[in-house]
Amino acid sequence: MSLDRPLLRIGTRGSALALAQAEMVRALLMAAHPELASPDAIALTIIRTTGDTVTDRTLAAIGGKGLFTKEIEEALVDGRVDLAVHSMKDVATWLPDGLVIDCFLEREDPRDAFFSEKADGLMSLPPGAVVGTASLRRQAQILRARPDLAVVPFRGNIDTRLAKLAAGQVDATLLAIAGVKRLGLADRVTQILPPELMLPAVAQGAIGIERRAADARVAAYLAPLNHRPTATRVAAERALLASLDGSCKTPIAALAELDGDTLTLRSLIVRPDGTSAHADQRSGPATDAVALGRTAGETLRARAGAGFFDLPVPDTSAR
Ligand SMILES: NCc1[nH]cc(CCC(=O)O)c1CC(=O)O
Repeated sequence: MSLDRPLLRIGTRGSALALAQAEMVRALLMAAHPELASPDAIALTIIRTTGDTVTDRTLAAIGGKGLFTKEIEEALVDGRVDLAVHSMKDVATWLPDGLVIDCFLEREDPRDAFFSEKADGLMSLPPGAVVGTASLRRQAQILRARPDLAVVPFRGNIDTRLAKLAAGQVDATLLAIAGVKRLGLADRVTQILPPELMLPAVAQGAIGIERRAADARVAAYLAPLNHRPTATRVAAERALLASLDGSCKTPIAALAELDGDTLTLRSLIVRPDGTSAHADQRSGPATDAVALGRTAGETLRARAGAGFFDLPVPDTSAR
């Protein structure tokens, strides 16, 4: 049977990683719902975002958060697509009115990975080596551990960055292991960085599905896909982000982990040059995920003091 038009339209960026993630969601929806199992029931609509278009400037120079999601969210609000698949790391702190994300796929490994042909790990790079990254969070933590290294701007999709590394433009780079795995490139990883050395970005490795809040039909399709432990961990980390956002232009890192019903949240704010940092770790019941994140944010803010946040910071949008 062939359908006149698709039952669901998924909005996605056109990068290899975004398409792989959208295909994952399509496959899960087809498996969960017999009426979606025909090949033309779910359409992918590729949407170009500002973050994809502008590659020659830092993300902050273009104008802040949500650069990889804005145009897709506009398509959702306008009804041109029914759901949007996002790397939660790229989703702005506050969603536009009328949209929600309440469906999360099981989280991939949230850690960052180190890539280099010059050393077998970040700590063994030769003095003065050049590390490419556009992420202030990574820059700050690299310089905290290795103040002798040089960090230079480095943009592009995962494959572009690995090609630039292979061509010798930099001595090393860092990428989220989740994206690398989803592209089948895990064998290229030199070292997985432990969270003690490199705390990940908020929600790194988690995929969230955004929809119109009032769309009960789409909500029903998505309900069986939600992975609750991931939702809990992302809720804690994003509550921390919400509690610090606005005041905090410095890089933020966080990782929530579940042990049974106990949620432990590690969080960190660091000056971009790595010279000062404030860390927090706290645990509580998983049911209090949002409160845990908010309290962690308030604690970090109080510990850092006003001066910490007043410093001008070039770029926080690449997490
Ligand atoms: N900022 C781009 C981005 N958004 C999500 C991922 C990785 C996949 C994920 O976190 O789920 C990446 C690439 C990277 O930081 O290496």
